[in-house]
Amino acid sequence: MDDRIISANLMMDEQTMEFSLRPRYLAEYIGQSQAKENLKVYIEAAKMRKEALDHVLLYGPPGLGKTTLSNIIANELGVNMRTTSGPAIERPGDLAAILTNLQENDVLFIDEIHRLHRTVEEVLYPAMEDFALDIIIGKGPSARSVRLDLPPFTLVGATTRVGLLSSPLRDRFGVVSRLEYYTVDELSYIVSRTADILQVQIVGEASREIGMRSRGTPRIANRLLKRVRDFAQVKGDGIITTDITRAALSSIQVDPLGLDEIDHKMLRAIILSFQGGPVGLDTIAASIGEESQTIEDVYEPYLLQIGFLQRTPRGRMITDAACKHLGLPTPKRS
Ligand SMILES: Nc1ncnc2c1ncn2[C@@H]1O[C@H](COP(=O)(O)OP(=O)(O)OP(=O)(O)O)[C@@H](O)[C@H]1O
Repeated sequence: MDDRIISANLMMDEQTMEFSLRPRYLAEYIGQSQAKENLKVYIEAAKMRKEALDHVLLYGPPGLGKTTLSNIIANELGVNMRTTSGPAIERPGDLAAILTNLQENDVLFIDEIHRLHRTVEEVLYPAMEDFALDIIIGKGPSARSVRLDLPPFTLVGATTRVGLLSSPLRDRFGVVSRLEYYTVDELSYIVSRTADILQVQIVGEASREIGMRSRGTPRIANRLLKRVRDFAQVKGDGIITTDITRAALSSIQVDPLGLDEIDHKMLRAIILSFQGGPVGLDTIAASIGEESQTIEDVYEPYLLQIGFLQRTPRGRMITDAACKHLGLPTPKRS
């Protein structure tokens, strides 16, 4: 058989599986109770008025369920969702093509909305505010602007860096929701739910162990569960027990708090090479060979959340708790 066909099929399977793991309605969406309760009211009200829901901005660290929530919003409203991302829309014309193809009250999901080009962003302002598209026809002195009406729609923007959004764009969202890290209970529940969908048996304590090591993030919880399932299948009888879970997670270097090799490298570098800080993010990144942006978006938020790092005007500083966790003495500060 053709290799390409096999890999295309495998990709389909992964995608279909990812799709089926996603909760489809608010009632199935675990956690984020504040955001969820408010959205429920806004969705209900929009449906009663038969209007498009106001534009929604979702922000927070990666993997917390922004795409999932946007899908749910469209489902609950009973409309279609079109998906794109900030960097994928290169020219104003690309956005115009997407907007003119929307149907009444549809949801347009723009991931990484902080990465929209400025010229594209300007097309979005009248589209969001007046459901209109201003098109320039011609060039030079004879150029003129023509206004096209668009169907009413809901823009759902997602970002990990809300601070990078320009204020005219941010101000045009009627609903702004910050997604929070999940609790261990919520993550354990997500793990059990996913295990059910994947038809694999898992003991309660093992779900909790995975929940504890998932850095507050459902995407990580689902990923760890799939890896542990591999170990259970090959090294055990397919049932995910606590022992198999602990052994598997230690084999893939995920420690009891969910920190991985890169977290460890980063914390050790701050302690051992920079006397505990303060040290700038770029310096840390260079010393461990990672990109500053990855550290800032993916690693640092969780380390700040669990109190292992502090952000000061002069740079990042290690805390006693982090040194204790790594079994290293706290550096003496001069
Ligand atoms: N509240 C939740 N309940 C159950 N499963 C969830 C929940 N939130 C997210 N998930 C699961 O976690 C995975 C990641 O979610 P999703 O892709 O929506 O994250 P995201 O925040 O949009 O990430 P990114 O912004 O990086 O795209 C999905 O597979 C989804 O099934």
